[in-house]
Amino acid sequence: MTIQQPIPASVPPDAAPAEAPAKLTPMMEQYLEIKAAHPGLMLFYRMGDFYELFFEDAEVASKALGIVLTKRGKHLGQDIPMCGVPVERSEDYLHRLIAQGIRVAVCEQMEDPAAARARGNKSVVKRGVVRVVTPGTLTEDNLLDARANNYLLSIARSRGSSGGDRLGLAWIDISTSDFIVTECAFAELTATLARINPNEVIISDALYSDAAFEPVLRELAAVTPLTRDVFDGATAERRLCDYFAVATMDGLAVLSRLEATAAAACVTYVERTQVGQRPPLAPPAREATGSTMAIDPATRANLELTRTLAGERRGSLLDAIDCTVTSAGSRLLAQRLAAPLTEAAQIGRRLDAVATFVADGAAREDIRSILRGAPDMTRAMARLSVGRGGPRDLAALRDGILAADQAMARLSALDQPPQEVASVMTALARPARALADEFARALDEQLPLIKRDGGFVRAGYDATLDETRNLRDASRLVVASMQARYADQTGVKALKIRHNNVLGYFVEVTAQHGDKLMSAPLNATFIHRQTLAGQVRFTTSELGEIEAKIANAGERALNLELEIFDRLCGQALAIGDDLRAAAHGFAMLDVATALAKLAVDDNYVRPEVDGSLGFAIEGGCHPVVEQALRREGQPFIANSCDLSPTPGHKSGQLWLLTGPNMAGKSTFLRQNALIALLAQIGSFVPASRARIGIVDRLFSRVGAADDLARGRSTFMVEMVETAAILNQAGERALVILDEIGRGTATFDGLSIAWAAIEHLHESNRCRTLFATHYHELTALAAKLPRLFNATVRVKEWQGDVVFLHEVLPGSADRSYGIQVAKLAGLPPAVISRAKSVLAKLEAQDRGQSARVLVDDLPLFAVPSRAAIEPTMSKEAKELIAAVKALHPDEMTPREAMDALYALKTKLGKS
Ligand SMILES: Nc1ncnc2c1ncn2[C@@H]1O[C@H](COP(=O)(O)OP(=O)(O)OP(=O)(O)O)[C@@H](O)[C@H]1O
Repeated sequence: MTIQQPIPASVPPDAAPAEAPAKLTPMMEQYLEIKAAHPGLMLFYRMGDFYELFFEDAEVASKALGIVLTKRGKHLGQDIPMCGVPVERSEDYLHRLIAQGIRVAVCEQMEDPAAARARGNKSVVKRGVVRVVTPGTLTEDNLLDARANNYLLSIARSRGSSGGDRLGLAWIDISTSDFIVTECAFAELTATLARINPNEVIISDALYSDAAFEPVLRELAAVTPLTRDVFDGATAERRLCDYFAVATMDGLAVLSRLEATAAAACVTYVERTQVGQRPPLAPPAREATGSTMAIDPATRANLELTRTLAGERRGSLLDAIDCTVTSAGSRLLAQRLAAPLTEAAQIGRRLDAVATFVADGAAREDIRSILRGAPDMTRAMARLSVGRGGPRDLAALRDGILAADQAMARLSALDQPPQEVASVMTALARPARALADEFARALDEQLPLIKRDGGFVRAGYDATLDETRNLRDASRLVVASMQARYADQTGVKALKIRHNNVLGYFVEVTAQHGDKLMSAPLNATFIHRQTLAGQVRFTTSELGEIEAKIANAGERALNLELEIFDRLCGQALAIGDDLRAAAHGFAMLDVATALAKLAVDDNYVRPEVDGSLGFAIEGGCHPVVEQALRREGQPFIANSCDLSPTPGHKSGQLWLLTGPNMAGKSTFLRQNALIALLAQIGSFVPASRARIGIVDRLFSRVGAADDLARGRSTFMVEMVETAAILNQAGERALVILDEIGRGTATFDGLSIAWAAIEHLHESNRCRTLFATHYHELTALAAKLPRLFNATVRVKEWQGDVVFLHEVLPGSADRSYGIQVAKLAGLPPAVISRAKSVLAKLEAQDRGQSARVLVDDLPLFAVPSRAAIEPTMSKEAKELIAAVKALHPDEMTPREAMDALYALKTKLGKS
């Protein structure tokens, strides 16, 4: 976690430096004043073509960026450390600083240096912070990952009267305008944050220092505590109204007070970091709770949904299924994967769209090639709206609208577009075509990145601009002809007319010809200005006049172009909602066609998703492992799995999977979880048939890793995750558990696994896959009617083991651990010693004792949930309610004492 310093609401009155201003240069005085007004931020202080950094900022930046640390002047008798970054490469440097959790205030020159000079020698150029760059408030392409959303998230809390706090969450992506709010309980916070995966979280100072939040915040990339006013519920509605320029939020969104508080914190922070700019945001939309599959952070990590356990995108599920051709499509696919749906009809609509493009290969490929040429309109719009856009962003909108036209034409040829495709067509039709025509007329073929470079408006678009440009270019020709004339006149062939910022236009000759021009008669025309080592420089009055004309014409042309840019930008922003809707339409189309391509290439099938508790996968494959094996020319062995309720039972089954090491147990467990997940994001699945009753929560406990940073051993991590499953999984959950209990002594592990199976079967009653090396557990099938034993088949051949990766009914009797160890290259002496130890241990026959245990232990020792609730007297319940109603943080010591006595008295009575 990166901890950020609070940004104060305003400059504190005592922020000015304590030193006597007399000792400071005017520039340093200005620097320190601006720096003091932005505590906790690194200050990029613009000086000409560089951003300069001073004092500690310079020291930190030079280390973080590997740039040279120098000195500039003195402050209180000490050298001032300094370093600088060139403005044109500043985005690279910002990127690296942000990645290291450093937030930067960018301070620009707010006037032309000439204007400052005109005020007098000692005047400093006016400067001001125009923006604070933080991880959650980026818009620049270079700073953003094109394939991922960049969310800023705020958390607001309201204290529940009975101790159950509620949390309001709001998250925005200013590079795409998304704005979403929700409420959750504290217990759900970690899972919700894992799903949204924000790049920066803002919270109040109070929550930041609340011990209960500490473990949650520690997991986050960047946390910025802010002053209390940002989270003030009383002013939230007003701040939102101000942002959206409306009198009331009622017409835009219906928010609870808590959601509004969180949403207002987001917009306030955006205004502060963008220094008054208001990037357009969609009105806050409430995320429907319960409409997405709950997946806790451990499960997300274990199943390697968007990143592998090693933190790479490569090798993750997202990487394996992402065939999108646009960045916006890739972002949408990642969003969908993070939040699979739980409503069969909605899933069906997505599947219909995919099915359309599975069936119609020509339409799929045509659409994909149109999309390949479609630019990222959403992010172009976001940059334009905060004044950070360039000519290429305008071109992106032009090309986007043209691509929308092509896509519309192709989609209209579809026989019967399903509902999702029809809604894409409506979105693509929204932006006015006139805008694209206007932009096509206005913009040149080759466009500069930055508008101030000019030269992006097409010749013939604006008569005044053409005229000014002609004047500028003609003047340049005049200079060339003057050079020829002067060369003739002086007889110096090598005479050149050059330009620099100090002298403007000047005549330059080599030193040997210098005297000639300085003597009569030439000195009447050529006025000596400068003698360098090898050259002598002159001006002429004629050059001075031309200089003024050229400079004026060039500047006028640029200003005209900038005016045109602003006008075009205004036109685009006026239809911003339509452009954003079309951009979203593209993303939806990209995802549908990409999933169709995946289905066709990898032979996926449309899953049947319904409201039952069924789960029947025929010929299922692991989407990632299958692709990896295919690359190596190896086949993946498809396997079936049926957890559907058997006749006479309401709940789904629990499969107990045994089998040797390396047989493919973990792969089988994960593939079934991933198939359910893919089905519920509306994708086809790697199977020959799949029927899935909606899964509302997915749990996995697979693999094991120490979490030493949190002071948890491997076994502790395993138990914490198992506890979460046993406490939370309901009938509609899908649970996969891999080798529970292996991290401790054999009998402890076996006993925990035993009890966990009984609990899952009797209390949770959820569909479960449970892999284990404790073969003794298979005996439980005799007593637990919905427990089914399955095993992964291997063949023994000449004392070695051959893996067949086939899952079949039955149980394994051996783990072949020693054979696998031999394959891994353990020394032969160790292998043979292990074999003899194993033979001795097997003679003691642990399995036999387990069977005896099944017979001896009372069946269904798991108490039902109702039985766990202790039966309490009325007085005890009252006492508990009284304690719950106390808020020790808000009490004075005296009030706390009084409350304690009151409780004692109550206790005495009961
Ligand atoms: N169905 C399959 N078809 C082909 N290869 C497979 C299949 N399942 C697994 N494999 C291969 O076998 C290897 C081991 O699989 P996996 O890790 O799932 O085994 P395991 O039984 O969980 O082993 P252990 O008990 O040692 O953890 C995988 O890396 C994969 O390459």
